[in-house]
Amino acid sequence: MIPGGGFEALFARRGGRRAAATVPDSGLTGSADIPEAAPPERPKGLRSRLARMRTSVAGTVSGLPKVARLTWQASPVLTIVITLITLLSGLLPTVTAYVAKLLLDSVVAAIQHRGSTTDIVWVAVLQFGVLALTSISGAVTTVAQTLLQERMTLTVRHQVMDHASELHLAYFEGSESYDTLRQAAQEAPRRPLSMMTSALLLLRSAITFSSMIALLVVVSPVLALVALLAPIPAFISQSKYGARTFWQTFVMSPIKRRMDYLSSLVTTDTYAKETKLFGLGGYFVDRFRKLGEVSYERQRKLAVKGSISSTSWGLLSTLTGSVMALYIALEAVAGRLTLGDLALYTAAATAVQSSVSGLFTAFSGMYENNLYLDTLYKFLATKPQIGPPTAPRPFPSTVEGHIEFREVTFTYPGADEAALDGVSFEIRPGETVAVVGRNGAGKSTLFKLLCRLYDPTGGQILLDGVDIRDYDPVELRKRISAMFQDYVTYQGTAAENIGLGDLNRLEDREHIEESARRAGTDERISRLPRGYDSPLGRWFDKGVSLSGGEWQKIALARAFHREAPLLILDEPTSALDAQAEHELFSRLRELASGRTTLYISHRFSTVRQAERILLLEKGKVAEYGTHEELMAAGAGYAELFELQAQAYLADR
Ligand SMILES: Nc1ncnc2c1ncn2[C@@H]1O[C@H](COP(=O)(O)OP(=O)(O)OP(=O)(O)O)[C@@H](O)[C@H]1O
Repeated sequence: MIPGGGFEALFARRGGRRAAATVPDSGLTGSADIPEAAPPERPKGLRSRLARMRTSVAGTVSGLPKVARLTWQASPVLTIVITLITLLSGLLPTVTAYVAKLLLDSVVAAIQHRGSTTDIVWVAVLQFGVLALTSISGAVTTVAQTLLQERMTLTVRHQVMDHASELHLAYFEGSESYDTLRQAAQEAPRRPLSMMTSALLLLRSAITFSSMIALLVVVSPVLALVALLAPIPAFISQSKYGARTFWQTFVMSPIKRRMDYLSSLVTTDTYAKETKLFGLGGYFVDRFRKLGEVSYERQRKLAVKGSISSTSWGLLSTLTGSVMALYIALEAVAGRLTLGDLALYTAAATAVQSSVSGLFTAFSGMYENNLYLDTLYKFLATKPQIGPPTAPRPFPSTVEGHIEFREVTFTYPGADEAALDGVSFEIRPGETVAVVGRNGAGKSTLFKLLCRLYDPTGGQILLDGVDIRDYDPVELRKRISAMFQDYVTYQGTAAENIGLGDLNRLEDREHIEESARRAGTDERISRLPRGYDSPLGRWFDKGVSLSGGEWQKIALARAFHREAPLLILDEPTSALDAQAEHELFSRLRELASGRTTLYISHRFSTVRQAERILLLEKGKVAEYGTHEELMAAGAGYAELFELQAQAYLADR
């Protein structure tokens, strides 16, 4: 039993610990020394212990109905089978012990000529039946659990993926939700069954325990009392160290995460180049070793202390048991108890002790699983913040592409400063606008708001005169072709990488090839071993590794594959060579024809080709106009333009 104050309290404690200096401030340079983990001091009186136990039992048990529902959803048949088998296997140890007593009594009766050998045969047959049932129920439980595990993992993973695909972007970008999401995706799928297994173990142990005690009461109430009291010392010690181990797992988890991170820095291909170049391998390995040693030392101390304590208390239980066995043996000699009773007590003492231990293991298992499940339910209960309005406005058959930002202000959740501050500008249908500005000026944020990945904290964004929040965001996004700075490199074929830009045309090879031509990557793809059907990326056998620029062209082709009235490109040529960039921008007029196009670029040679240029400075619109207008104004844009031009011309 965990003598704690419920899992919220544990989380609160954990949070408190993390803030303290128990964890190195930095995973890469901080101290690797972790102060001893010990649960906070709490009143030790019986009443407060009981109160704490009640809270933790209530917290743990409250998680059960949800898990039962989940198990039922995964497979009603398997749920019924596993519950019935558990009930049966809870009773079997008691029946086995009773049959052993019957057998012994019938043997003694036959020796003393009070019974017949036929009775012995019948009891032996009965014993065979019980033992056979025990092994069959064990086998059925194993199969049912394996199948249920598969089904439940699928059910939970499906729910997590389904929910994650609906959630707003801010959820993925927040550091707090990151942990929840990671746990929900990685840990939670196997937790419901663990919880259910623990609950069933609890039920089975409780049945064995109470039926054994009931049986002993019938034979001898004193025996029942002794069997009940004997395991208590071992139980107390187990609960004390069980709680400590559990507590330590939580305190150590940030350290374990750091160790995982250090290990990944050395073993992951993406980091390998830099780790080798800077000669960091030895340093990371050494830090990993130091953290590992501290972590091991803590675990070792706890394991040894826990083992010494539980063994000593356990010996006390064994001693009590042995004294009682002696007493019973003497009672049997005196003829007040039968030999069968003696056998029954011996079996009962073992069964009661192991069922008490089973109760403990089951409860602490449930307690721990409940913490993880709590995270899962918290994740599943998160409501998407960006969704369709109650009555979404239908899109007209043609979207003109008139965009207007009206006093748009936006601050990222948890940020102090606004990323966009009172931004107002207008883009005429079909116009091409380049967005420029220093790093962090708010350019990408502007695009994210236009795609409704975030909603403005103030002001309005209008598309053809309608606030984009009046539309269903899914429908809005169908009208936007976009490529972000951190585009995805899908581990799929070249055709799939492009086709994913428009699911309706996933297999439209003609259009895919046309999009590749527009992005200037068709020639490269045709040179691949299997052309458009060549797998890209290293996850595949015989997958082709592309260069950064080649990947960017594929991502561009994906954006072009969607024939949408709005085209948004965030630094579309950052990885392209000068010629490829020039070719793309000379085609952009044609590509952008009939669409409203916005692109971000830091290269002014490409920026000047836009019809109008929007200069952002610290989240505000600093300048907006044609290249000629902004150059004539001689302000921020002109300065940046001159700066770049001079850099190119300086050495001529
Ligand atoms: N997910 C986020 N959460 C919190 N703040 C963010 C987030 N993304 C960006 N910011 C902050 O918002 C500001 C604007 O970022 P944004 O990415 O829009 O700049 P940018 O103009 O596109 O810069 P760059 O040219 O470097 O790509 C920056 O100060 C950045 O730190």
